[in-house]
Amino acid sequence: MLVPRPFAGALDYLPPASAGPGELAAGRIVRVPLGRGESFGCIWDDAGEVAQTLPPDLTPDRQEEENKGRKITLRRMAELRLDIPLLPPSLRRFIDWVAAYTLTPPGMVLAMAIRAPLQASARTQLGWLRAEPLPEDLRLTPQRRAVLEAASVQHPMTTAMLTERAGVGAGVVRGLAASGALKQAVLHPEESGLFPAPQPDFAPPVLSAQQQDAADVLTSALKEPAADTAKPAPVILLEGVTGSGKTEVYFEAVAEALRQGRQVLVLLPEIALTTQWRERFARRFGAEAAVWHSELGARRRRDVWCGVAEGQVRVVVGPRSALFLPFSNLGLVVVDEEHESAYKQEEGVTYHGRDMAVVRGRQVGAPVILASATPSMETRANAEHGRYGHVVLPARHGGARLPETALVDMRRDGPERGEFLSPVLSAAVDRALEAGEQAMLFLNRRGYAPLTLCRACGHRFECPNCSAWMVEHRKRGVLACHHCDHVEPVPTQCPGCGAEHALVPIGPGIERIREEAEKRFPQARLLCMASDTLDSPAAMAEAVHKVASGEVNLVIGTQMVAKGWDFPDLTLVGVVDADLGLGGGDLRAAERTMQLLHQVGGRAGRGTRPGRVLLQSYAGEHPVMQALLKNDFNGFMAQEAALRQPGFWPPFGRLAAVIVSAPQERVAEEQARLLAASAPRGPGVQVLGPAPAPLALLRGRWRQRLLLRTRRGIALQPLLRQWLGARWSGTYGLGVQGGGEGGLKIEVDVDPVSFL
Ligand SMILES: Nc1ncnc2c1ncn2[C@@H]1O[C@H](COP(=O)(O)OP(=O)(O)OP(=O)(O)O)[C@@H](O)[C@H]1O
Ligand SMILES: [Zn+2]
Repeated sequence: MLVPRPFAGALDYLPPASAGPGELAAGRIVRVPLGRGESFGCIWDDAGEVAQTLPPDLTPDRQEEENKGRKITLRRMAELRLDIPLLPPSLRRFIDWVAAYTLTPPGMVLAMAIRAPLQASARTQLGWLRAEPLPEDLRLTPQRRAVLEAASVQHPMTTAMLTERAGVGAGVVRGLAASGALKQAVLHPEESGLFPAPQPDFAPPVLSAQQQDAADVLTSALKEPAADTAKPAPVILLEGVTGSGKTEVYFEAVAEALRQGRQVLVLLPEIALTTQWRERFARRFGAEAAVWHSELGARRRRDVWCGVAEGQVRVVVGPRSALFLPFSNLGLVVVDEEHESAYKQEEGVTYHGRDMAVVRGRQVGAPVILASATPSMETRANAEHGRYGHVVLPARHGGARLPETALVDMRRDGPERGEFLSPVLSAAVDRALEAGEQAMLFLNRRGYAPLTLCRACGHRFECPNCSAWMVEHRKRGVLACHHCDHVEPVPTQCPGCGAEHALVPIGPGIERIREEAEKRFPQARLLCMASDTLDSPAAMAEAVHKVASGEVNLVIGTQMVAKGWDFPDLTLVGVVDADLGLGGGDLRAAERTMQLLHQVGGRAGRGTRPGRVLLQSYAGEHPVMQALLKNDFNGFMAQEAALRQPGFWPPFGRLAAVIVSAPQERVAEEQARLLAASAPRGPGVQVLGPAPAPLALLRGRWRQRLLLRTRRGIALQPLLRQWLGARWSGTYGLGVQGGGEGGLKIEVDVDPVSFL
C-alpha cells in the first residue's frame, strides 16, 4: 500500500473485511488508518520494495514494540474506493520511476497523481441548459451572448464548460441563471458531450513539401509495428524556425494516433499558451482537446482524470502535471517548446517535465515528439548522438521571412535620463503603428521598478525574509517580494532617515514601460500582458482575442508574450533590456537568454509583412547578441557546448544540487560543511561547495548549496542515496522536510535548472 507520506516505500495492510473477489487489485484507491488519523492509499505491487513499518512519530506506542523486536500487528484497510478507476500499471511504474530518479518518497509522487479524483466526490453533477424561449426582458451583452451561443437546449453543460467555451467569468453564467435564461439540469457524463471525440480527418491543412516530409517521419514512427519490442519507441526532435508550422506538422502525428485509437498527451510549458493552441486544435480536429491544469474546477479535474483512465478522453493538453494522468492507452506524447525551463518543477517533487515525458513515452512504447525553434542543449546533444531522431523545418510557412534583427547600442544611442525607450526604438514603434501594424515591447520584469532607494540616505528596500529587493507595484501601491509572499505599502517616509518623499524607483519594470509608452505613443491602443495582471485562462483568452482582432496595436509584456503566439499583423518587436537574463552567471544564463530573445523576436513578421526586432543592449559584443544579429542559433549553441564540455557540465555530465537550509545561518553553514566532509569522491565524481546560495535567505531560511557533478556514465542517484542516507537516516526520505536538528532541511534537486 502506497500512502501519501514521505516513507521509503509501501506499507503492509490487511484487506477490508468486505472486499469482494477481484476488488483488491493493484491500483485500487483505498482509505486506510494511518497513525492516529486516516489517509488514502493505493494498492501497490512493486516487488522490489520492502514493506515498511509505520514510522515512530505517527504511532508512538508501536515504536517500542518494534524496538523490542516484537511482531507488529497489521492494520486493516478501511474502505475500497470503487468509484475511482484503477491506477493503470503504466502509471504505477512511472510513479516508481520518477520517485527513484528524483530521490522522492514514492508516496509523495503518488499524491500528485491522485489528488484530482479524491477532491470532488460525486461524479453526477448539475449543469445548465439554455431556456427556450429566452426570457423576454433579458438584457444581452456580448459576453452573455457568447454564453448562450455555447449553451445547448438539450445537453447540459457545467459552469466551467460554459465559461471556458465563451471565454467569460463565472459571474456571467450566474447572472444568466438568475435572469432565467439558463436552467439547471442533471448532467450525465456519458451523454453530456463532456469529451467530444476529435476527428483525425476533420480539416487537414495543405502542407508544404517540407512540412509533409517532416509529418511523414513523425507518422511513420507511429506506424512502426508495436510488436518490435526490442527497439524502444523513438523520441524525435522537431526543430523548426519560428512560424514554420511545427504545430501543424505534429498535429498530423496526433491524427495518426487518433486513427489508431490511441490516446495523445500534448504538453505545453504554461497554461497561458493553451488558449490559441486549443482554438487551432478545434479547427483542425472538429472538437476540443481535454484541457488539464490546476485552475480547473475540482469536478472538471475529476471528470478529466476518470475520462483519461476510462479512455473517453482521447487528447489531453496541459502543463507538466498532465504526465501523471492515468492514461490507459497512450500512443503519443508531444512536448511543445521543449526548451522551456517552465517544464522544471522546482517545489515539492523536483522533476523535469520534458525528461519525464521521454520516460513516460518509453515506458508505454509511445513515440515522443519534442518540438522547438530553439532546442535545449540537452535535446540537441541527444539528437546529435543519434539517441533521438531529428526533423528540421528550415523555413517559415507561406513565404514569410524570419525577422531582421538589429541592435540599439544603449551606450551611444540610449534614451534620456529616467527613460527606457531609445529614440531608435520609439521611432520604429511610431512607424509600425502609422502603417497600421502591431508592435510589441518586451521586458521580462513584472512591476514598476525592481529597486526603491532613498535619495537622502541611500536606504534600499529589502525583503525581511529573503535576500532580494522589494519590487514596486505602483498600480497596487505596494512593494512586493517576488520570492515570498511579503508585501508592504509604499511608504511616504524613508524608514532609514525619515525623509519625506525622497524615495526613487530605480530601473524599469513592465508597468513603468507602460507609463512611458502611454506618454510617448498617445495614439496607441495599448495592452499590458504580465502573469500578475492576466491571472486566469479566461483573462488570457480575452487578451489574445484583443490582439488577434486588432483592437490593440501595442502590446507590452513579460515573458508570457514571448512564447508560441501567432499574431500575423505584428511586425515589430522591441526588447527593452536584452541584457537582463545574462547576469547571475548560472550555467544556462546565456542559453536561456538566447532562447527567450529568439522566441520573442519570432513573434514578428509571421504574416505577409516582414518583421523587425530591435534589441536594446549595453553589451552588443556579447556572443548572445552577436548570434541573434546573425540569426545563428546553431553556431551559438556549438560555442556554448564547447564551453561546457571540458568541465563535464550538462549535457556532458550530470548534476545534482543539494540545498541545506535552516532558520539560523550558523546551523546551515555547519551542516553543509559536515555534509561536504562526507561527500562522495572518486574518478569522475566531484562535489562543489558548499557556498551560500545566490538567494542566501529565502522565506526566512538560510541556504547553502552543494553541487554533485559526475561524468555522463555515472549515475547520480546511488551516490546521493549513500551520501545523504548515511548521515540523514533520521529523516523519512530525501528531498522533503525532515524534522532534523534546528529545523534543518535538506533538499535534493537532480538535474537542476535554477541555481538560485
Ligand atoms: N500548411 C499550412 N497551411 C496553412 N497554414 C499554415 C500551414 N503551416 C503553418 N501555417 C500557419 O502558419 C502559422 C505558424 O505556424 P505554427 O504556429 O505552427 O508555427 P510554429 O513553428 O509552431 O511557430 P513557433 O515556434 O513560433 O511557435 C500559423 O498561423 C499556422 O496556422
Ligand atoms: Zn521575500
